[in-house]
Amino acid sequence: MTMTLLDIMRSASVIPVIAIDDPEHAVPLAQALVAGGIRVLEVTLRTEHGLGAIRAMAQVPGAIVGVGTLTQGDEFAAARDAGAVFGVSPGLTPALIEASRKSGLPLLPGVMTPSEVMAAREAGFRQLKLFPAVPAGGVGMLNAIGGPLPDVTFCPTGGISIDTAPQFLACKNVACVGGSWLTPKDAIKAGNWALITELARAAAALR
Ligand SMILES: O=C(O)C(=O)C[C@H](O)[C@H](O)COP(=O)(O)O
Repeated sequence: MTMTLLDIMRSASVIPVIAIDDPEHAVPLAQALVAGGIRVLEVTLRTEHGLGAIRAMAQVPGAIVGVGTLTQGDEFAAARDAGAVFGVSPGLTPALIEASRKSGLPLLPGVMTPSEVMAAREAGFRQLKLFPAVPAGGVGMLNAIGGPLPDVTFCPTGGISIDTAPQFLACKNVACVGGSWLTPKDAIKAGNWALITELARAAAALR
């Protein structure tokens, strides 16, 4: 059965935001996160290895792989073909709306103001990423938006840590949070997969 974007968000407490610098790291990193109970993985197109990493990680049993940092329409079909089952963008533009429809890749678009939330709703999006979450106002902002705009569900991302994630997850309109703290660059570089599994376990236990 195909998972909806909301199913995917609800099955994750934390979505790790991943940047792959070395293609060799993709599979062991995904395995380490899944072993710790973190299955929904956002692989960004921030590095040239993004698409290749999606292709490799999508084969890891238990992993639900999405593509992050979508900023251009032509990236959607390529990511879908590589095995991504959802996409995340820091924002939302007409080209991204069109590409999401055409490719069939469900999109979690980024917003940071009430007008952006309303524009995204008008375009048919009910699951949104509050980005950058902490600079945008964090938990206070999410609660304030939930008053007039209660029918949207957020994945706040940007500036969240293991210590602050619980406050976000306690918000009525938050399904999961995103963050890069599960995948520290030095641990990846050192191949310290045990540390990453430990970080994943702690994050998975938040809910
Ligand atoms: O690459 C993207 O598409 C982004 O939207 C940015 C990431 O979501 C944040 O960089 C993660 O935030 P931190 O957990 O504060 O590191």
